[in-house]
Amino acid sequence: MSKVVVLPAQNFSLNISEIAPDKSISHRSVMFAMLSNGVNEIENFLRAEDTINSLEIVKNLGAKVEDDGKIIKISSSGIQEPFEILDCGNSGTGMRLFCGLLSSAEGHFVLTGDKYLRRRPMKRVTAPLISIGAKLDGRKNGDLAPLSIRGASLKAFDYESKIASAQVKSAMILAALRADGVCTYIEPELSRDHTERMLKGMGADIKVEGLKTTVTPLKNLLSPLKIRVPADPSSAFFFAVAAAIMPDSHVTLEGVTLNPTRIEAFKALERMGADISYELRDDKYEPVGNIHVKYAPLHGIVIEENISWLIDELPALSIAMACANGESLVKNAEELRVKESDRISTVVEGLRACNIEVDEYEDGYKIIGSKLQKAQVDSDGDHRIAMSFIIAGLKCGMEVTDLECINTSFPNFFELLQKITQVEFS
Ligand SMILES: O=C(O)C1=C[C@@H](OP(=O)(O)O)[C@@H](O)[C@H](O)C1
Ligand SMILES: C=C(OP(=O)(O)O)C(=O)O
Repeated sequence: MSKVVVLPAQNFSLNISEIAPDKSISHRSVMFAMLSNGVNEIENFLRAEDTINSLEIVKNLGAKVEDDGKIIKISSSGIQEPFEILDCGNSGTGMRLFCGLLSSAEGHFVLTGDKYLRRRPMKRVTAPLISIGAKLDGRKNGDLAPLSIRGASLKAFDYESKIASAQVKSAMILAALRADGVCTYIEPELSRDHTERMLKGMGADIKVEGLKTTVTPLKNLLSPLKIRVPADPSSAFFFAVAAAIMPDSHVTLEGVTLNPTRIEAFKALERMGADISYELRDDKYEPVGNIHVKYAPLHGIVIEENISWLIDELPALSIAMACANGESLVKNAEELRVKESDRISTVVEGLRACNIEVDEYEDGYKIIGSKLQKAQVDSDGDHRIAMSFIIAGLKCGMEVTDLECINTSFPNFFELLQKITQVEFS
């Protein structure tokens, strides 16, 4: 589907148990399986373009994969030099984490991606990896894909990162597992911590004290991962915003990871006035449970801290801000500019098209809440922008173009949306 016209919808009350499985955890599950000594069992793996690309890459790296459609079983006898170029598609997570994993593997590897990924900065991982002995290169002096890697011996490191990025942290932790001594990594604000939780669960010696992570290199292979991937809070959040902006609406989002580094956008929506509660159900690798979101009148807020905890949800949150009473301000979010699109520009342009007053800053925006109006919005190939403006359409109607990108993270998005609109999308 290249274009959708969304009509204003009625209030709704829904339980959603089919939110797409978590993208960050799905990528990691297949990559970390390459470091283990047995059969890894991954249930509820996200079958979307980004993570299917990671699965294809580990197959190209020699992993044995059995997939019955429910559980993916992966075993590896070490990373093999691939015959193919490794295509990460649209995924920054895929490309940056594979850099860390492959820097110490024997052989030559070429990583590429689509035209959006090939314009995103990679120096944030290639520079620290090169500084510890990795042999990496790419366009613009190692900043842009395609990237080439020749596996090398890595030196122990103490690295202090200037950006709170889980992708950089994870690439460095993966490198540290194969380095020649104990390594430390410090970040300016805590970023999502799935890598630490999952690798520790597999037996890796990783210690986290505040913003400092200490990694002892592996002496043996890790124990295999047995995981059920929880629902993705970043995907669930689109439906949270839908309930929060539609009077008399309510949604229960089932089986979502409640990892504190991932649910900050729900906390922000709560601060705006939405009625939100959390119900813990399980706790293996990650706390998992249900999130209930109920409409209540929203008011503007300031967001300036723990930005990496809600970075992917800011476009959807901007729709709630546009519907809220008063001003909202987002600061310290310059990272938005280097996602699948420049999300500061795409959010600002999209909201302005909907007749909302917005000021644009280098590191964020100010939104003056008012009545959203129907508009035509192009996603610029960015799944989060496409889904955010489709949700805005539930309020006022919307035409959104360039929708293929939704398949990168949330292939069943329209099926679930249909439960609200009662109109079939084709
Ligand atoms: O590690 C991860 O799985 C991710 C980290 C974040 O990126 P950064 O590390 O660039 O902040 C996030 O935006 C991305 O969607 C997924
Ligand atoms: C930024 C995102 O993903 P990635 O960096 O993996 O492309 C995202 O899904 O919003």
